[in-house]
Amino acid sequence: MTIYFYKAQDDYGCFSNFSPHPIEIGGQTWPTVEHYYQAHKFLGTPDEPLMVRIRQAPSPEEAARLGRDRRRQPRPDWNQTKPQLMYEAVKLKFRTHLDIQQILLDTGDEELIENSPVDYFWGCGADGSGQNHLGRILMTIRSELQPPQLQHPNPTPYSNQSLPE
Ligand SMILES: Nc1c(N[C@@H]2O[C@H](COP(=O)(O)O)[C@@H](O)[C@H]2O)[nH]c(=O)[nH]c1=O
Repeated sequence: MTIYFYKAQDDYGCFSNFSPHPIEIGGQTWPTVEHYYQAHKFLGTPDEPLMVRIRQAPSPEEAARLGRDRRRQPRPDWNQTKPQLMYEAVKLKFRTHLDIQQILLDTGDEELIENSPVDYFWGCGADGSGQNHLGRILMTIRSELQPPQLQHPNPTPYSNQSLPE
């Protein structure tokens, strides 16, 4: 059955970028993936000093508010950059925190959907037609975390193998 998530305090809230699972990158700790994502909108722009304020924001809501401030321009390549940046950050989150890694693995091959009523890129949007990139990233990471299959799917039966003379 499809698994929907959105708010960090609700079911499967650990899949939300607002969940309190810090990541460490380049010697710096980011309190949530959301802090990291919002700050990197301004990397290499005149507003780059804002990155520190976003990293130190007391909550992911505040980090998002600062990052979404329309008076500031995200980097010009942001739309091309953001999927890979999000993938790397979410992957690090689930490699760092083994308790939620297990929750992700325990979802098996169920579809994961960020049930955002407003976001048609990262989520499914109000009518379900959104691209659900966050859910897709989580499913990709889940498959990459699977232990490798030890057995070939169609092994040659032992009795049919030619034995040395
Ligand atoms: N979970 C969640 C949200 N969703 C998150 O918002 C981010 C997209 O931000 P932007 O690119 O600035 O529109 C992305 O991390 C997406 O998963 N937004 C919220 O206001 N509250 C929330 O609880």
